[in-house]
Amino acid sequence: MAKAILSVNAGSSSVKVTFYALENPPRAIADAQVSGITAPPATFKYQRGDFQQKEEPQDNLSTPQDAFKYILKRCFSDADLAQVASEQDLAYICHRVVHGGDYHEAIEINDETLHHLEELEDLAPLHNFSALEIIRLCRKELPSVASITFFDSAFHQTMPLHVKAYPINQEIAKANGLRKYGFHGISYSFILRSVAQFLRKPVQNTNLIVMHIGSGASICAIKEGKSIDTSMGLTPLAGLPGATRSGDIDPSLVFHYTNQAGSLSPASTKDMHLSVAEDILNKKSGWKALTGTTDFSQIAVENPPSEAHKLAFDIVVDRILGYIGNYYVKLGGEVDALVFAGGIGEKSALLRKTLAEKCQSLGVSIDSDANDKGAEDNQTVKDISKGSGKGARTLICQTNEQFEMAYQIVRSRS
Ligand SMILES: Nc1ncnc2c1ncn2[C@@H]1O[C@H](COP(=O)(O)OP(=O)(O)O)[C@@H](O)[C@H]1O
Ligand SMILES: CC(=O)OP(=O)(O)O
Ligand SMILES: [Mg+2]
Repeated sequence: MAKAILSVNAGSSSVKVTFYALENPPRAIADAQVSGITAPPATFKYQRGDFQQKEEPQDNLSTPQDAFKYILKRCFSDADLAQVASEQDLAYICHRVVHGGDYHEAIEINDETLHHLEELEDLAPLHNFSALEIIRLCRKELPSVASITFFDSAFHQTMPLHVKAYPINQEIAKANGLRKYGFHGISYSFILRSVAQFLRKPVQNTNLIVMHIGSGASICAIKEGKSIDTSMGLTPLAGLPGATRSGDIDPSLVFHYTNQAGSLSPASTKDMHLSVAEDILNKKSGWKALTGTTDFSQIAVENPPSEAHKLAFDIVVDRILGYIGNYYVKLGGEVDALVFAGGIGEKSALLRKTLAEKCQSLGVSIDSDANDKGAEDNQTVKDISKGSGKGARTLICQTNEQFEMAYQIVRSRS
């Protein structure tokens, strides 16, 4: 009997997978990722128990499909990964799909659902393309394994209509699906459950402001266990700046940036229709455009190497702060915890310290030793608040989107 789940998190520049033994809760048995697909050379990282490997593959891995095929080849041929040696050992493949349109829950891929997802691709050309390429590949190469897709947008279905709706012509909005969807929901779902457990509160009584700050960054207001607002919108471009994304700008800026804005970008393909404006705001903006680096650890430093680095840091802090204030008010000041997650939220003590200092008026105060140390490798939630007084706790939560998908599968079977 097949015993493993393969969880796939495909991004525009990386493909990350984890294999889990089909147990309750799922147990990770191996992790593999290819990063740098769009900025060669690509790197391959592999971890199985204590064994770790990192190398630059000889193969030319320039698409998510190439990367995924390479990962499978490497994992299936690892003699010490006996649980997953072939297709027969896999029970399910979970795929993170960023934009799920009106889908409210995970779905199994068949001809009809795949077709529907392909129609959504136009709404999210940058974000769904890699995942769909891998789903198509799995159907071809691993046809006996069920592919289940999990949507980043599904968590935010609970946002009220006046939060979801944009103030534009509603007939056009409805016909074209133009509304706020919100993303990073697989991560928010993991964080909500983990933090509620940590606080010993039922999920449905838990109120949080959660920041998922990575190379894509968003923030979410959770009231009584439900998303009531989030910073990303129709696409993941809205809201906070990211490594290469502008985040919110005046929409008119597009028309003044270049007169080519509306035409097809050279990066556009037969399957991925991308305009010059989308390409610039998604891939040529953010802190990369300000400083030249996508690596936020070079920006979040006590003595920034240039004025541009300082500006990038200050902009990120300012935009996050704006949402914290907004969501604190929307939650009526009833906030159980302010939660830092995502690669940057989990690792940058300076970002946490700076934000906490600016949130003192909300009663936020952090312990500098606990903050500097950060979370241990196997510590899902760490409290970095000062004292044990009343008011919002400040927590770090090491989020895990691959685990969340495998967990949902196991839970739905039990
Ligand atoms: N110590 C650190 N301080 C600040 N940023 C960091 C640190 N370590 C990693 N990062 C940043 O985390 C980001 C990646 O976060 P992650 O959530 O993995 O992103 P994504 O899933 O969107 O690719 C990168 O911008 C990286 O530079
Ligand atoms: C939705 C999104 O921006 O995802 P990521 O942070 O993985 O790029
Ligand atoms: Mg991510």
